[in-house]
Amino acid sequence: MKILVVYNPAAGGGREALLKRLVQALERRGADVEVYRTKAPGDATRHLQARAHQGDVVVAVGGDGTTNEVLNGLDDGVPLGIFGTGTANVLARELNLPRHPEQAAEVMVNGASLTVWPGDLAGRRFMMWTGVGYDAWVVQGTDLGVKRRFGKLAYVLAMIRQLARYGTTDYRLRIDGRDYQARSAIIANGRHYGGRFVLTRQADLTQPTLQVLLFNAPGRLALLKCLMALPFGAMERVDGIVSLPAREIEIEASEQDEPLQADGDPAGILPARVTVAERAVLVRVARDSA
Ligand SMILES: Nc1ncnc2c1ncn2[C@@H]1O[C@H](COP(=O)(O)OP(=O)(O)OP(=O)(O)O)[C@@H](O)[C@H]1O
Repeated sequence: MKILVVYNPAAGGGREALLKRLVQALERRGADVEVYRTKAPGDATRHLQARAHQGDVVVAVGGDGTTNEVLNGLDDGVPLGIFGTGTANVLARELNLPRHPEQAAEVMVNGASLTVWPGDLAGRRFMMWTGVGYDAWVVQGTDLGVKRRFGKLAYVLAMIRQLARYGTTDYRLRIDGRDYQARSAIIANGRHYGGRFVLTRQADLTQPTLQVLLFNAPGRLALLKCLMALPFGAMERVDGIVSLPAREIEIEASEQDEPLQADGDPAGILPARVTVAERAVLVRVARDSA
């Protein structure tokens, strides 16, 4: 079995020792392993697209951003393995993937392939979410130096800083042909968000649908209340939040240059169209979770 490991040395501040243990564990299981170290943002996608052969499994070693870049370069039908060495690794949690290199290698070599439907944001696929407004500002405003040194604390600081901006932009969303307004929106493909928290119980990676959360909380205090409900998995029940399933979403903003985020990284500016991707991908998971 040929396994191509795509390793992001910048994710989670670098995890060389874990990478080495994963490669050894894969080789012990008879895999022929090649490691590609990414050199810059976007490199994982470019490298994969330029290769004639990607092997039997491509493994993303990094965080959600790395997995997103690998997903966008992956050939049809090649299963994706995920080993979370990033800051939050939300997708790895969603799929209940092992954190230990030995168990992770077992999943990649002898696990099952789960069919997952990614989302599509203007021709680029995403696994977990895309978002506008507060959600995108937090991603845009996260200090990469602080993230490298202090991990998730960088997100918390950005969340506090961006609160003041909430309500300054209105978003118009056309969701499966119906018009909505919001002050912020998250389009979820998976259930988790910001680590171990459950954002929505309605999302399901294995179904070709998305779940849209519209935030119409009237002010910053109301937004704060929504955020405080997140660790309890109760955000959808807070006043001012509308949660609805969708397959096609068009988004516009009242202001210019409004950013989007996708899988926790900046992903261009509005307007944008979001759909379910045309093709599913296979993701390696433990036999009992498939
Ligand atoms: N060699 C590199 N140097 C600097 N940045 C890189 C390199 N290779 C990839 N990147 C970028 O690193 C960014 C962060 O990666 P990733 O999201 O995987 O890790 P993380 O932010 O630590 O984790 P998480 O998203 O799970 O919180 C990605 O946007 C990716 O484009």
